[in-house]
Amino acid sequence: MKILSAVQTREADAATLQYEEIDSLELMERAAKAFACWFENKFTPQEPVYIFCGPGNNGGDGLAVARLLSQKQYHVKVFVVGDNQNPSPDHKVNLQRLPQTIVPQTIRSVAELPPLHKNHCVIDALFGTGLNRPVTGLFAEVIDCLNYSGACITAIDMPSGLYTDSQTPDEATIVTAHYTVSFELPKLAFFLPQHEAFVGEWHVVPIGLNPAFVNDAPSDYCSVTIDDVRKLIKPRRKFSHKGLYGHALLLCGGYGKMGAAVLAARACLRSGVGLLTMQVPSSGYTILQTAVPEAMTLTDNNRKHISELPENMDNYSVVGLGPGMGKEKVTKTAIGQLLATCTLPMVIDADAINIIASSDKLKAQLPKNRIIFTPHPKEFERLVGASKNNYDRLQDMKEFCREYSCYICLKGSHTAICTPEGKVYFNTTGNAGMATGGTGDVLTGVLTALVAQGYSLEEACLLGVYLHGLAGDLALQKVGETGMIASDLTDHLPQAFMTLTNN
Ligand SMILES: NC(=O)C1=CN([C@@H]2O[C@H](COP(=O)(O)OP(=O)(O)OC[C@H]3O[C@@H](n4cnc5c(N)ncnc54)[C@H](O)[C@@H]3O)[C@@H](O)[C@H]2O)[C@@H](O)CC1
Ligand SMILES: Nc1ncnc2c1ncn2[C@@H]1O[C@H](COP(=O)(O)OP(=O)(O)O)[C@@H](O)[C@H]1O
Ligand SMILES: [K+]
Repeated sequence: MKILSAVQTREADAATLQYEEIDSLELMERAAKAFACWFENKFTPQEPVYIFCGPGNNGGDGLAVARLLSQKQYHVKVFVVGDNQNPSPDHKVNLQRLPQTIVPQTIRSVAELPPLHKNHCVIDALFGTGLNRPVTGLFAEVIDCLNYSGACITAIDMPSGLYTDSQTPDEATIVTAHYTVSFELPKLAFFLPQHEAFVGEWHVVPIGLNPAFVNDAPSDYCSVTIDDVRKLIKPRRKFSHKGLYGHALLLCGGYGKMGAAVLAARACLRSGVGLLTMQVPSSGYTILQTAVPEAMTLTDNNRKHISELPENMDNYSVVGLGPGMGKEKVTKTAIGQLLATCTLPMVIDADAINIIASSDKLKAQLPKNRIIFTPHPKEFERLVGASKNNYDRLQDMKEFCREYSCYICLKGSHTAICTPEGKVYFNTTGNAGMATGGTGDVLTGVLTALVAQGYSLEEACLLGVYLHGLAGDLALQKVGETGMIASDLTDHLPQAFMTLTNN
């Protein structure tokens, strides 16, 4: 699903009006209906609903929602904040359309606010995508009161005060919504970790924006939906054999961290790879052979650390490396040799990232169009450098991927996948139960298996990250968040694949 900027959203509105030959009021009515429909499914008409409206079309939406909800027996109170001398035309019309039972109250100072407490249901319709400066003054005071009240806040389109697609200035006041119901497409701000407290749980409701316009609108940002990844799945052929599904090589594990190799290996096998060979330090031999009998195990001459590459690298279709590897000098030398000589695609994680990040010489050796990096934010910072904020981090990621012609999966709540062309896809599966040691090792195994099976690097990133999060979501239903461990993800990978293939 494409992510458009605030400016593009306005253009999409205009294109829709023109194409469908409707006026803006009708589009606002659609938006209000879509919101009200979501709201009715979420909240019953028992508690009064307090709707706070701003001067623009977001406020107009709030007024139209007030009318629609009152028709559904909700007890609605409307507050128009500010002097409202310059309301948008559609705001004005919807103010006039309020039924007589709703008398809007103008709020010119916080002293005029109604008492609010935590059982109240608040709809935030102060500002949406039209916000063009930080919220200060009366609006900021009102927002502070709403936030402080503890009432359950649902924001229309955007939590008021939050910029849609750029860094919100520090001095701004922002609504801390429990829910944000956005129109047609998610906003870039929803995917960034620092906005969790403002956006809350977000949902997107369709309002029928012109699909051709949305399709053609240039944007570097997308969110990944189940339909996007479903169509990537390659069915297995009846007369197939293991030789058709690739031979993966995993260079993982170190003394005291052999578990990382086990986690990556099991996940790789559960993701459909034809054959798997592990190269581990010799002290890991028995561990691997016992814990993962399906994998072949080669031992490094070094007892504790990976220090060399296996012979006949041509036997393999992909190399996955990093989990549990450590940062020993011998390992760095082996990675240097790998980058200099190996012609295979590579999935590079954990300490392998740290090793490469620490050496300009290794960075200069990175082969083009053959690497997926899977850093968490700290590893990302080591590899790419520190960024001023999370918007700049997206730009820095795009530049790095362009410069090195590589893919990055920047791991997090919404893992961001960046391509060498500078396109960024945000994943939509996964949960906080996955914030536990070893889940990244599982991802390395999944991605390595998919590349082995002939998925392009881009397909592997999109599909693998989605499946990994989906396995986490399926595990959540069985074990909950707190008790989840990395192996639970691997246990649920088969079900995750089945969810995508419907069998
Ligand atoms: N395609 C869509 O997404 C649609 C969006 N609609 C709604 O329209 C909204 C956008 O409406 P508008 O463009 O009128 O913008 P907003 O209603 O978000 O705000 C614009 C108004 O607020 C003022 N303003 C901006 N920043 C301010 C600040 N910091 N302090 C005080 N005043 C400030 C502006 O001068 C203007 O009067 C969307 O968020 C959505 O709710 C729907 O009505 C129709 C379809
Ligand atoms: N709050 C969260 N919501 C969704 N996914 C998460 C969350 N926290 C972590 N994850 C996922 O879990 C994995 C953690 O990887 P990583 O930090 O490398 O862990 P480790 O190195 O211990 O294996 C990543 O794929 C990340 O996207
Ligand atoms: K809002």
